[in-house]
Order: sequence, then structure tokens, then C-alpha cells
Amino acid sequence: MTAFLSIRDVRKTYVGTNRQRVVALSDVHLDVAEGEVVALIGPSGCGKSTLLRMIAGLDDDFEGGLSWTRQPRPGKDIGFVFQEPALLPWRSVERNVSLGLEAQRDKSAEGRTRVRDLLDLVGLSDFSQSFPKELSGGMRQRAAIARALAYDPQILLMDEPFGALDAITRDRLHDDLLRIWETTRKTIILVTHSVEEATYLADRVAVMSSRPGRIKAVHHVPLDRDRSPETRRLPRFAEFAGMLRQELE
Ligand SMILES: Nc1ncnc2c1ncn2[C@@H]1O[C@H](COP(=O)(O)OP(=O)(O)OP(=O)(O)O)[C@@H](O)[C@H]1O
Repeated sequence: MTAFLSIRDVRKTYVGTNRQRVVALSDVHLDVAEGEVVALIGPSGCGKSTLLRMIAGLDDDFEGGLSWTRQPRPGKDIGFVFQEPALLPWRSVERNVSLGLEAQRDKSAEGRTRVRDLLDLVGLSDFSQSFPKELSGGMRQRAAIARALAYDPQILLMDEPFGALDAITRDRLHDDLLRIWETTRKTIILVTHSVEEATYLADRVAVMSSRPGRIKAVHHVPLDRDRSPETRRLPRFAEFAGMLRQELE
């Protein structure tokens, strides 16, 4: 595998307000290939969000190294989707999605077409002029995904993006994400608490141990890349998800 992103010997220590030191990550190694979907799972507090923030360039105070085949430009080449969509309530869906392009002073016709194509991709074309409060939770999260893709980032980092949604909406968003991946072939790192979500969406699943967080195993998901709701009913699906659950215990 040619690593698109190599994480080597990463160690992160937080110093709390009372000067207490918390080693959040230790000896973290992971290679991610271009176009791959990697899920990060692990017990609460094992450092998943910390690792994602480092990859995003939001935290550079750590030991060890991250190396890229193409160094991402800050604020441009990395798309981030959080559990809460954090849309600006006073801007329409279209103007939320175009936010990044405006920040880059991209007012080109190409930029506008790109926003329209993205709204189409996430199924929000009919709601482009709606405001966030007029959308359901799932639609807001779709808008947040479109916004993260607007820069055409080289990697999409997702921190429990579906954690706040009900089960039916979450399943629908999973299929949307698979379709988006089919179209864009973006490299995706997805933090999730759900072994089923990791199994359904990822090519590989990295399992982290509790604090200090380490990657204790990386598994290839034994399923074809072409996934559909029937995939969830395959015995292999349940077996793999069950194995992940056991590893987390
Ligand atoms: N700003 C901070 N200052 C001090 N300690 C922190 C800070 N942010 C995180 N930590 C600590 O680092 C560890 C890892 O936190 P992190 O949020 O990365 O875990 P997580 O795996 O994403 O957790 P969860 O699954 O519950 O969201 C925790 O022990 C947490 O208390």
C-alpha cells in the first residue's frame, strides 16, 4: 500500500489547568492510502478526536510525525465534519456551502457550479435557499458534508458525523456517504462509536485501546466495496462487527 498519510510514533500529552499531565496518545502508527475509508474506533476518551484534530492541522503540539505525499494547505485541503453540523443560521444552505469559497474570494462561475453540483450530490438542490432551522437533522448534516467538500479537499475527516441522528436517518446518511465516496473517491477518516457504522462504511478499521490511546489492531473489512442495505444482512457483516465489539471490551 502506498501511504498517502503516514502517522508515526505520535504521542500527545495534555497539560490541564491544574498542571496535571494526561498522556492522551502514545506510539500511534497508521498509514492511510489515497481514496481509502478508514474508521477509527475505541473506548470513550482514548484520543480519537485528538488524533483527528492533529491530522486536520488544528493541533500541532505533539511528538512524532505526520507525513503526506502531498502536504495539505491549511484551511484548504482538509475537510472536517463534526457531530454537530455548525451551520451559520443566518445563511441559506447554498451560502453555507459556499462559505469556504467566499473566504478564498472564489466568485468564479466554476465555484458556483461546484456548489450547485455538491448540493445535488447530497440531495439538497431543492433546499438551497432554505435556512438551517428549516432543515431536519439529517439534512443539516448533509449540508455540512457538502460544505466540507466545497474546497475539494484531499481528505475528509469526520468526527462522529452521524452520532446525533436517529437510526433510520443514520442508515440513510450512510448510504449517502457511500454514494458520495463513489463519486468523489475522497480519502476519508471517520471516527465512530458504532462497530456497525465502521463495518458498513470503511475499507479498514483501526481499533484503539484506552488511555493512553494506541492503535492496537487494524482490520480489513471483509466485504466488497460495493455496499448496499443488503450488506448489513450478510453473516460476514455480523461476524466482523461482533469481532470488533469483542476487541473493544
Ligand atoms: N484540551 C484538553 N485538555 C486536557 N485534556 C484533554 C483535552 N482534550 C482532550 N483531553 C483528554 O485527552 C483524552 C482523549 O480525549 P479525546 O476527546 O481525544 O477522546 P475521544 O476518544 O475522542 O473521546 P470520546 O469518544 O468520548 O469523544 C481524554 O482523557 C481527555 O480528557
